[in-house]
Amino acid sequence: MTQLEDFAARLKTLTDGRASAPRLKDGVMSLVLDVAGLSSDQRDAVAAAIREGALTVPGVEDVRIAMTAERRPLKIVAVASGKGGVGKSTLSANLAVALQRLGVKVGLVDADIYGPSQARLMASEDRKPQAKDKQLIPVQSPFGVPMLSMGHLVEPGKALAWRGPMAGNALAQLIEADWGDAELLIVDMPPGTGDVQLSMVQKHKPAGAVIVSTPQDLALIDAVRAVSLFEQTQVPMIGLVENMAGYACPHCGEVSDPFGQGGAEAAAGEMGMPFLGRIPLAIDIRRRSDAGDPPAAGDDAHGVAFRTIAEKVVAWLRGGR
Ligand SMILES: Nc1ncnc2c1ncn2[C@@H]1O[C@H](COP(=O)(O)OP(=O)(O)OP(=O)(O)O)[C@@H](O)[C@H]1O
Repeated sequence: MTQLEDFAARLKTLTDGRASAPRLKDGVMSLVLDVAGLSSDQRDAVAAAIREGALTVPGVEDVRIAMTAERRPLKIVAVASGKGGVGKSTLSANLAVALQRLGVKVGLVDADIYGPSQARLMASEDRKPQAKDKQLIPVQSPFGVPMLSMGHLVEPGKALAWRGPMAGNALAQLIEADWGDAELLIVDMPPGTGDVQLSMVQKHKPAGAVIVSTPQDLALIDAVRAVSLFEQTQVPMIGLVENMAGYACPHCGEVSDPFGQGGAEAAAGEMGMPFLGRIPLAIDIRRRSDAGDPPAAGDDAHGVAFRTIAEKVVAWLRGGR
């Protein structure tokens, strides 16, 4: 066996079968490395190991590694609402955590440029994203969900003066970050249905959208507006979530319904979209969200409510879309 053949055999173990047979010409060893699903650190480590090994083969003066990735495209699920304050960020964070617990490789983007809250919700306020080759590397949250938020990049309130294009560029940087082996991105959209939302949807083409609404009629009218933004841009609807549905008594757990029950479910039916579930208005949800302890990380009634919604999202995504 020549030393080149010996190295080719070692390459298999070194790269877990990801490298093509090496070729040696004029002192240059060249090979193709499949890096699909590897994080940038893993990629660099494998390439460094190949280089080190290759340079021990007599006659090799230089090594060229062409990296290819037959990547599964990263699917985006946009979480949107027609207006602010209905719990879109709370749902996005908990949906991401619940999906991660269901085994989905999921990342979270806080696209709410003007009022980012995900860093607090996901207990990652103290982390700063790094950049490599002008691409951002997401921060890790304590819940196994990599994430990026404007809250990680600028001081609170700084982005407020940004105009549309600047906000749109910042958002694109978050979405086009190095998400490693993530297969799904939950994007917590900015509230409302303006230009930033429209250009995000046109540029990044979400696989589907989840609309959040509260039970009040007014909020539902806003939800209809959010639905039409996605319809205009041919983004399919995954479904509607009713948040703050009924009030869960912190003492006895009984749920009362000051705004009546079933309004959002009926509205979803009228709009021809699935109803994904309801999350009660509960002090515990607000308290834990503020404390960076998303209920979806646990298995109590609220955790189960978020998991049920996440299961429906997974079923929708696996339905071939
Ligand atoms: N089901 C719930 N029970 C109790 N409090 C909730 C619930 N959902 C959200 N909240 C609280 O309501 C407030 C608004 O929620 P959140 O920030 O998620 O809304 P939003 O729609 O993302 O708002 P914005 O668009 O303005 O960022 C927060 O204080 C949050 O903790």
